[in-house]
Amino acid sequence: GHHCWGYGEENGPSDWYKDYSLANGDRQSPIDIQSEQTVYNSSLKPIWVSYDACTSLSICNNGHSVMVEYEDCDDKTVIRGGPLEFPYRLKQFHFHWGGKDSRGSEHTVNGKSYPGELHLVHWNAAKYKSFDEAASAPDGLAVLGVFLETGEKHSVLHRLTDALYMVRFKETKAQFKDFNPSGLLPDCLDYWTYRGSLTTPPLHESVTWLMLKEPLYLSEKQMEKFRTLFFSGEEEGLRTRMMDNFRPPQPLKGRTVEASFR
Ligand SMILES: CCc1cc2c(cc1OS(N)(=O)=O)CC[C@@H]1[C@@H]2CC[C@]2(C)[C@@H](O)CC[C@@H]12
Ligand SMILES: [Zn+2]
Repeated sequence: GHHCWGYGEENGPSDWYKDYSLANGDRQSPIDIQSEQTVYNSSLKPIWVSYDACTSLSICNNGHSVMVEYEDCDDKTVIRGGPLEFPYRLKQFHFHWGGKDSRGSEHTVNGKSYPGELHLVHWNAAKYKSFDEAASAPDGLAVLGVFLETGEKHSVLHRLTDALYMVRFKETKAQFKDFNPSGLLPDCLDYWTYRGSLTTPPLHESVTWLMLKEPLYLSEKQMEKFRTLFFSGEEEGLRTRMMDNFRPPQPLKGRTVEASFR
């Protein structure tokens, strides 16, 4: 529309319904995961991550988040298993974070917010011809979500946080090769899964969410580096720092959240 959606006072999550009617849909994300209400499903398979042959291309600031994009022309970088009937191809990963550690994640657990959340985005190339086509199909996307928690410095993530200075402003992009995101995953791949949506407009209800129970730990200094990014472009006068780029939890509307673990 004339004014783009964002996370500010005038264009934030509570306004998105005006331009995007799916905002009040039946399978919106994120959600609050109430662990006592989740259903253990013993037939859920483990998540199988095959990222070893991945080809990362670039890191970019798209004005809403910082994203690393992958070559997705074949099935060399996929996740399989879990509730998924097909392999899903890695397309990109990006983050959501807060202005301080008490907030920043999109999903919450028993009402608890984490300082941030990593989304590893995959698409169903077995059924759909392109990411864009898959992004509006009910079984088109699978997002592996990992909470960020402050603690020890994360050595694999350090290469990314050290590259953020290259993409401080909206629409900036830099080369970012040979980054294998499996190094960002915790040892334990226990997960919750439910059917949901994109967490930003156009809010397509096309995502099978796989939220890991175990967080990724990073240092406060690494967290602070995310907060040095800007929503705005270099040419814009008003420089608004990129933070609090998260949508709050949405109504469950009768959905069941399944757990891969007891
Ligand atoms: C799931 C990751 C993802 C994909 C997309 C968005 C946002 C996303 O992050 S999130 N937090 O996982 O939901 C917003 C822009 C969307 C894009 C999916 C593809 C499009 C819908 C394009 O067709 C046009 C706008 C695009
Ligand atoms: Zn996201």
